[in-house]
Amino acid sequence: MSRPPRILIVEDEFAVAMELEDHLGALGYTVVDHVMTGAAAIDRAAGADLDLVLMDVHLDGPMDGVEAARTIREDHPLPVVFVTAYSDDETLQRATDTTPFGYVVKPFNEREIYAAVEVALQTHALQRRVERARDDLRQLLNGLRQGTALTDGTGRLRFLSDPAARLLDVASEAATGTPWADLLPVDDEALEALQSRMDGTTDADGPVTATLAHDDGPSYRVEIEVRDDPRDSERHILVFYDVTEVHELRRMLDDRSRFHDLVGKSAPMQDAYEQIRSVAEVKTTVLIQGETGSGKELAARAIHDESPRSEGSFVTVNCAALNPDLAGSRLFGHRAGAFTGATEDREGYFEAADGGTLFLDEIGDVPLDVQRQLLRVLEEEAVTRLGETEARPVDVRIVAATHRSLDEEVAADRFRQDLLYRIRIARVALPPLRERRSDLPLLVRTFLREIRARTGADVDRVGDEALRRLLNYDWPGNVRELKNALEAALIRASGDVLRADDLPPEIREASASASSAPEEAERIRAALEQTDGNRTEAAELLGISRATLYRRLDEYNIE
Ligand SMILES: Nc1ncnc2c1ncn2[C@@H]1O[C@H](COP(=O)(O)OP(=O)(O)OP(=O)(O)O)[C@@H](O)[C@H]1O
Repeated sequence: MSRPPRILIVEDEFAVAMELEDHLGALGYTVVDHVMTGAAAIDRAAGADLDLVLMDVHLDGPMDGVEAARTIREDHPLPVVFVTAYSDDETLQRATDTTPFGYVVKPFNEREIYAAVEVALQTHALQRRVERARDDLRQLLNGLRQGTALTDGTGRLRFLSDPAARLLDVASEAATGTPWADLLPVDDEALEALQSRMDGTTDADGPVTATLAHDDGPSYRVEIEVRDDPRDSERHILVFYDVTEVHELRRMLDDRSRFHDLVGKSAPMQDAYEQIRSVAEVKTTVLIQGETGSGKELAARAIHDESPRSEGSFVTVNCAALNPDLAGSRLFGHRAGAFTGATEDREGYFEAADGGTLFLDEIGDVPLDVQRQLLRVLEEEAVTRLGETEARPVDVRIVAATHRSLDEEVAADRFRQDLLYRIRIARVALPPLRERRSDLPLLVRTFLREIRARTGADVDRVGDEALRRLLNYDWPGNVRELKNALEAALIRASGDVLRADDLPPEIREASASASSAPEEAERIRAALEQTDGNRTEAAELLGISRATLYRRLDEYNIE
């Protein structure tokens, strides 16, 4: 059997306290103590294992019973029953404001005391059960990955789970009572879609996809589901699914957005991928042309990796860094004693790449006499080490690259025409970054993720103004320059967002030069990429009106 309920009596008249104690004892309750002042009652409530307080409304001393009950209730979930003879209206009102569990009016009889104490104990037990259930529910909702918000019939928030508060970047408590639409930093389209689901003015009932864009914090990609509260269709439950990561991965996995290690989904890059695919199949020598930093080495690797010889080795030679006197020996190898310093036999890069691919970077910088030997090796598919007479057959696929115009080099007698024809059988042209600015948001996201993983930096996105500057700049050093600029900017940045002020000065100060139509079209594509196709946000990012954006989309035939 459970123990009898334990009661504290707070009564400054000793005789009344005794009378109460007798009644309570006769009814089977345990009177734990009897105190005479509010202060003593507060003390006692803190220490004892109590189930109920019977409190005289009028107590002698600085604190009356109403005040003492209010203080006790603030700190302890204890039911308080007031004992009163006569109370003026004001005292009665104050007592009622403390939401007491009952009154016993003097002079009392046992049945009344019994009824008041039992009702208070049962009500309290019931309240505790409800609170516990609500607590369990809250815990459950807080433990879920998705966020939950509950609105009342007027569209104000009644509840916000912790995950929802994190996504909305607000404190749950502070958000309660706020109209739901004021809390969601989403665009008008998303707001309208949510509102129409709540009003039932649309047949659509799938989740609304939106970006929660916070000025000073990370943005989240979310799917928001609107459900009617089953108890009252005027109230709604909003369920937030954070799909930021999935969204990013989907974007990354978009098979058109990268090719091997090359990143970019613009039309010029799609052309380049196609060229790489078609030359990879055959053993033909390929010349990759592109400005410095435009990804020529990555393209050479992609050709190798796509080719049937991908299992073989990929050897890179930076011809510009070859010592002119040693270039022949490095490329073709030498025999011990072939020249001063050649102390032992050594294979050259051609032999090292046997069965694989030899990437001759900056081929325009190969000295003329070595060019002659190179041509012979390419024609005969065999190398003769310096100091030897016997040629060794090699099965090497040559990929060459240059940022120079080899035609100009030929005209200036610095490059052999026959070698040019030999290496230019197939070509891959890599576009400069300024001609494919639509790839900037994707490249920026990719590099930020890489840098963050490597350095643990906090920055996870680029602010609008910073992106505008990146889109304005001409990028003479192409993707390499972009990568370096972001590295440098991240050192300066603080917080999650990279700002225009963090960028190197030449980029920060770049203004949109009078640009050609294709360049402008690329900037618009970049803005749409960044905003996931949201035209209102894209126009804002570009600093133009929506109407102008629509006109340009039409003009440039952008979907
Ligand atoms: N399309 C791209 N996607 C991802 N990274 C790129 C891309 N293009 C270039 N990079 C990066 O930029 C840097 C320079 O690339 P790479 O060395 O391939 O350029 P390059 O054209 O060979 O330069 P150079 O002419 O100066 O030798 C590298 O860090 C590379 O990873």
